Amino acid sequence: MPKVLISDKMDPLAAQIFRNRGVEVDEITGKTKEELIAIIGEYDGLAIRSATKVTKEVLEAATNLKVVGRAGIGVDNVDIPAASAKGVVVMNTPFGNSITTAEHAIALMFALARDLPEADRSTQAGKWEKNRFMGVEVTGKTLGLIGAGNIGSIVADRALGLKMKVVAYDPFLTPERAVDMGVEKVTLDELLSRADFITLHTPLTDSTRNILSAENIAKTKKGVRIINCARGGLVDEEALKAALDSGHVAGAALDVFVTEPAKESPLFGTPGFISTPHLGASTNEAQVNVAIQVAEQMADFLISGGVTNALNMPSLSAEEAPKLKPYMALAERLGALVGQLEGDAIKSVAIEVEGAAAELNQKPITGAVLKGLMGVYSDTVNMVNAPFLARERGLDVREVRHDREGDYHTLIRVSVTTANGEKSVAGTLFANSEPRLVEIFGVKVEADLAGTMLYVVNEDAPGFIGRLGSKLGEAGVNIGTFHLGRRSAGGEAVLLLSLDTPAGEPVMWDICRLPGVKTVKSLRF
Ligand SMILES: NC(=O)C1=CN([C@@H]2O[C@H](COP(=O)(O)OP(=O)(O)OC[C@H]3O[C@@H](n4cnc5c(N)ncnc54)[C@H](O)[C@@H]3O)[C@@H](O)[C@H]2O)C=CC1
Ligand SMILES: O=C(O)C(=O)COP(=O)(O)O
Repeated sequence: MPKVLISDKMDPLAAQIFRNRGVEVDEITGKTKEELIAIIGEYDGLAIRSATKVTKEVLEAATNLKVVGRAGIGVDNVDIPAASAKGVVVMNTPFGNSITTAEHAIALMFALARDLPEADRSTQAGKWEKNRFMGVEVTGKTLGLIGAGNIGSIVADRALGLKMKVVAYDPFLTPERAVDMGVEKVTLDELLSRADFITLHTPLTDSTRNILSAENIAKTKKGVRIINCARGGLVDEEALKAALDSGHVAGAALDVFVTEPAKESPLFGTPGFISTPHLGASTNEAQVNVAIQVAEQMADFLISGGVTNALNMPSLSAEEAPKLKPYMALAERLGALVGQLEGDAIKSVAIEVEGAAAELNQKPITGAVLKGLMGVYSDTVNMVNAPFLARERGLDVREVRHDREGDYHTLIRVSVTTANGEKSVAGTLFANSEPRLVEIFGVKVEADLAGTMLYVVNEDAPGFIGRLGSKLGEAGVNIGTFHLGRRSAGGEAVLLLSLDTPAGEPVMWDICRLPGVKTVKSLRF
């Protein structure tokens, strides 16, 4: 039975779903890094929110871990490259809390417009300072949206409903999508100079870190109000403090901080500053959504291999998975074949699909080829770390999908380039389910790639097959299947034999010494 650790506070539905799906679950929240490292080895899955930091060290100790599920959106608390290298899938729930977070940004915008927290404090202190609090209307004002993805677009929709004008800076926002959203796509500088309110909705990456730097804050309109419900680190906190103190920025509301929990900050107590403790996703509705989603996704993966919302491997829906299974088996064997034959010489790989295979999701097929290929170097390769390992080796990977009708109802071709040029192997499925090699390095050979095999290239001449069979027979090695192909009569012939037991070194040497032999290689599938 797979075992999952829920290490951050989550709606009880998550644990209930795991149990209902036959997954054992422990809920242990608030652990230190050291405490987490001490127990993580027991678990196949780790369900988190933003508090648990899934660092390289934690992953190194996670010897059984297969999946990290983030009940939420941002995964900057997970070392994804380290997880990928270890073959651990990282999933999130990309939509479950977006409405809630957008609503929090709008709530903070109103709180800034009318200085609500301070007005509340003053009133409850019995001061009744009616003349002290003079706010601004949002109607007719310009909202500058930095990041126009899921949350940003909901914020835009709500802001348009409030009769605001919305300008958006997002390098990945298409002009068509901007029109659909009813926003004006602008450059960052234009946004900074035009916005009365600025709200941030990007992930924290190298391109967004400090996007509101001192320099950029200086380019904003005097009296601007800034809201950050995305991630600490998008706004330079020191620079924001200075701009609030100087009065250039009229107000700022941060839900997120560079260091969390933010127990202290130079911003605390600054007039015009409002803060909430990373509450963006904290509503009953959002927490139910993300808890259900993360538990269902993780249980699917641990029980049936279904992959949804993974950040480091292609998705594979429950409907697609059985359809793709035989294609992935074929792809993995072709990858393993070419990897064993060409190994270190490979510089790039092209994976071509045609016929029925071209109608499927190609990413899992590519992942399976790379798994087979990289399996030559490591016993712990899986679909998650194979692309990562391929990249580490500097392999260039290309995918090609052909519309054409070929000789086979379905075909996967794996071509590799080496210093000696391009070589390829191709395979099909018999009866829609049985992987079969149909071509190896330009020679047509039909073979089932399974178990222990022997690959021999020799000069096509009478008597060779007999001599090879005798050598194996003398060594007590039984031939299971025998597949032969040749480039041309009297030219080069290719033999692929499945063996009941591996041929030992002495017999391999004997075969190498047979007249006309060019290549001999033992293969394992
Ligand atoms: N405060 C909270 O509790 C919550 C915070 N979040 C944060 O909100 C962020 C956004 O979430 P979603 O909208 O769902 O993500 P998303 O992926 O749908 O949208 C992010 C947008 O940022 C844009 N972007 C990327 N780099 C950019 C750059 N350099 N400049 C401008 N735009 C850039 C992307 O093109 C994309 O459109 C998350 O990454 C997460 O960190 C999410 C949920 C709750
Ligand atoms: O989903 C996100 O990205 C969030 O920031 C929400 O964080 P939380 O789950 O509330 O710790």
